[in-house]
Amino acid sequence: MTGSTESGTTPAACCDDSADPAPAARPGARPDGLWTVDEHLADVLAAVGPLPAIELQLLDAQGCRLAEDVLAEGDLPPFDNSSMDGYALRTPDTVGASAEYPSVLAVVGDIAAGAGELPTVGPGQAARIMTGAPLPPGAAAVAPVEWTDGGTGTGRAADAMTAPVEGEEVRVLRPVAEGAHIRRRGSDVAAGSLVLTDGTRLGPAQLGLLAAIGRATVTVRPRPRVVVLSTGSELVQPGDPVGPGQITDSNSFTLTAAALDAGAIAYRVGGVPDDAARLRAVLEDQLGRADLIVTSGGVSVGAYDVVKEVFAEYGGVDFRRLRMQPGKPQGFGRIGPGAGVPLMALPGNPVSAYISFELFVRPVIRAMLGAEDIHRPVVRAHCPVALRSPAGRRQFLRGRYTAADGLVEPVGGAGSHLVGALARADCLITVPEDVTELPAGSEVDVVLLGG
Ligand SMILES: Nc1nc2c(c(=O)[nH]1)N[C@H]1C(S)=C(S)[C@@H](COP(=O)(O)OP(=O)(O)OC[C@H]3O[C@@H](n4cnc5c(N)ncnc54)[C@H](O)[C@@H]3O)O[C@H]1N2
Ligand code: MOO
Repeated sequence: MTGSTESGTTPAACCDDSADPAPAARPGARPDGLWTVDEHLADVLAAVGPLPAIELQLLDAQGCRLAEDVLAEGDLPPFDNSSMDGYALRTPDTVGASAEYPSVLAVVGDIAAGAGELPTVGPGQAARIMTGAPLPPGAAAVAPVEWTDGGTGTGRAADAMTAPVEGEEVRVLRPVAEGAHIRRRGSDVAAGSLVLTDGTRLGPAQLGLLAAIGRATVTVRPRPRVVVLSTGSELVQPGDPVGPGQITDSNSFTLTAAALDAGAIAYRVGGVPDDAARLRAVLEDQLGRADLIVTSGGVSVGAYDVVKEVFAEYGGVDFRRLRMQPGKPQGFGRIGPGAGVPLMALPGNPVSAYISFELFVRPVIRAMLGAEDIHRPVVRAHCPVALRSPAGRRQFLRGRYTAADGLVEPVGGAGSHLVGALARADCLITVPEDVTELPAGSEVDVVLLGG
């Protein structure tokens, strides 16, 4: 694989456009051989769209967007019921009731939540009723147990229901208004009403509502299945011994976690060595379960980069250089039979891989999900430190943003190997292509990474 010559401390010196080859002769190639960030983003987004809708069990649909309008078949609540533990009664029986002169009512039944058979409450009568239990015929209100003596015969306000007693009488200590403590049928959701619209993201409350209206399955845009693989013979897996010249594969973890964070189902495939046959075999294996394949490494100009060679065999994968730093070399296209599976080949340097993911892969995943908010939020902030940036490149420096005072500070240098600083950053500071120096205090665009 290629070795980057960056120092990590001198942003302006790390990307020398003179190293870029002559303009490519293929269709669509830019006169200077470089695409802008916006052109590349537009191209990758043009190649994907929301995945076809499928029907899923509710919990499998968490985080997905609805692909249907959902109507309620029945009412919610499905029947008039009590919002309090207490006594269902007829309100005229409580007119003028007080602690001194309570209304004394005969208790004719005990209604628990889920009760099927209900007593009829006549004049001078009440029924014990629990929260959520159906209102019995004849009753027009519920007195919470605290408004009664709870059937104890003491005449003192009770603080809880006690066990039912044969021949119980209850003393009601104040008047109860018509409809008090009753949750009316259909007052939450009316039968036939539109409860969730196409495109709504299904979080806990929406899934709960679907369950409440009796839906066991729902039609959604599924979460894309993203296969993440790292390439490079120098890679060993975390925990394995690291031999001379070897490094631990961190990209597959960063990118798999980022894919999950973006809303995908992500499968991490560990490092694949620079061996065309092995890479081919892994890709063939993964094609069947992937909606998107994301690779890292092997997209630059190194002598052992089999990635380009193998992707070239599939045809349809374009390798290009972008006017950005880090993340200059990028590949994308489709591989495999039929329409193929979208593939995004990111540079191997860990920071380049992650920033490329945030700028290009995340929006692709979000577009596949059918999300409207496909991009990270961008805010303006003042940077108290002077910045340098290579000419002709949009630079993305790692930073920490303080919303309260609208300030952003760079973290670490510009080197695309600086994973320590990356882990302390919460945003990317953008320096435009035509700017090489920004004085301290300048206002900059800041991409908020979230979490
Ligand atoms: N002569 C040139 N050399 C390089 C150029 C160039 O234009 N001309 N571009 C540089 C830039 S910019 C980048 S970015 C890298 C991209 O190179 P590759 O995509 O081919 O990546 P590799 O060579 O495979 O690796 C680069 C670097 O990253 C480390 N790496 C790779 N995979 C992982 C991983 N899974 N986890 C952690 N670290 C990884 C690898 O060991 C290298 O140090 O090319 C520059 N060179
Ligand atoms: O800086 Mo490279 O452009 O390290 O991705």
